[in-house]
Amino acid sequence: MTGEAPPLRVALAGFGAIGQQIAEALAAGAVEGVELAAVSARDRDAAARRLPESLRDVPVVTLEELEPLADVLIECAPAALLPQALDPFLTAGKSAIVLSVSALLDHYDMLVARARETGGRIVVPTGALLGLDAVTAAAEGEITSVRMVTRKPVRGLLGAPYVVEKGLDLESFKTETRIFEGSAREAAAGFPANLNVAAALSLAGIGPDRTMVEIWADPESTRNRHSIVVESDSARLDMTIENVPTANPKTGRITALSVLAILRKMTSSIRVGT
Ligand SMILES: NC(=O)C1=CN([C@@H]2O[C@H](COP(=O)(O)OP(=O)(O)OC[C@H]3O[C@@H](n4cnc5c(N)ncnc54)[C@H](OP(=O)(O)O)[C@@H]3O)[C@@H](O)[C@H]2O)C=CC1
Ligand SMILES: O=C([O-])CC(=O)C(=O)O
Repeated sequence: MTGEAPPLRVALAGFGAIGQQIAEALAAGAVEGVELAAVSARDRDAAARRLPESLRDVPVVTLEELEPLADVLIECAPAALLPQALDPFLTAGKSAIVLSVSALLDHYDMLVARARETGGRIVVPTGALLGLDAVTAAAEGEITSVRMVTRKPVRGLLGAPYVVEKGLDLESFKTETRIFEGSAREAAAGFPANLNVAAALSLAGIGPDRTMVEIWADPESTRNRHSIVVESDSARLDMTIENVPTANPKTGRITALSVLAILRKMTSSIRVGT
């Protein structure tokens, strides 16, 4: 017996900017001991054509058909599909890595209860943000405030429900303009596809109602910039990340890398960071 573990089989629920970047990295052998076992997309024929050459045999199936094929789900589909994507994996006592964190706030109690019943796990990676290791550590003591200021290029905010409801004509803005101030829960509702990072920060720290968020639309900027200040009894955290967008202007390139880093932590003999 060599003690070598079988590969961890992962399934991608969604094969857009994030899913495709993960598949390409796994095809290149980026994470030892992890293999792509199945993929789901809205247009499955088109997704099959986009699979990397060495993964052409990977099945492209419906969300419901993923679970028997994999040990771990990577959810990177539109927010509205979150319960449908997670439910089979959690019911089977498996792990689900969640990127649509805004939607997780809406279904939090139900999904966490399901995971608790079965021994399944919901894993929220740092995604397009930074510092959740330090925020979770500070939360073991007492955090008194968490504030995040997000600045995005206009095209990273177009179509958000809040922008549409308020009739904001972002493309007419000549200078950077604050368009929203409120809690992370309100930000997730108003910007479900643009501000998952605020939801993740809130779950790491003091929750979606006490985490405060400002959103600025910046016609000059080409990056998604998130600045966080946390006051706690153990440390003051003051951090900024400037994300290079993917083909999807709402999504930073580092998001998929964060998932690869989590997969490495799940399979590695050494684990660095909280
Ligand atoms: N946590 C974080 O830090 C971040 C989270 N996100 C979130 O991650 C999620 C994915 O982002 P991103 O990759 O940029 O999104 P994309 O829009 O690029 O991709 C979405 C994918 O979901 C697929 N899809 C749509 N409907 C279905 C369906 N019924 N069944 C299966 N798949 C379906 C689409 O299929 P098709 O290709 O056929 O259209 C597409 O492949 C989003 O919710 C986004 O808000 C994004 C950035 C950062
Ligand atoms: O949080 C999100 O949904 C995406 C984001 O801000 C980023 O990629 O910088």
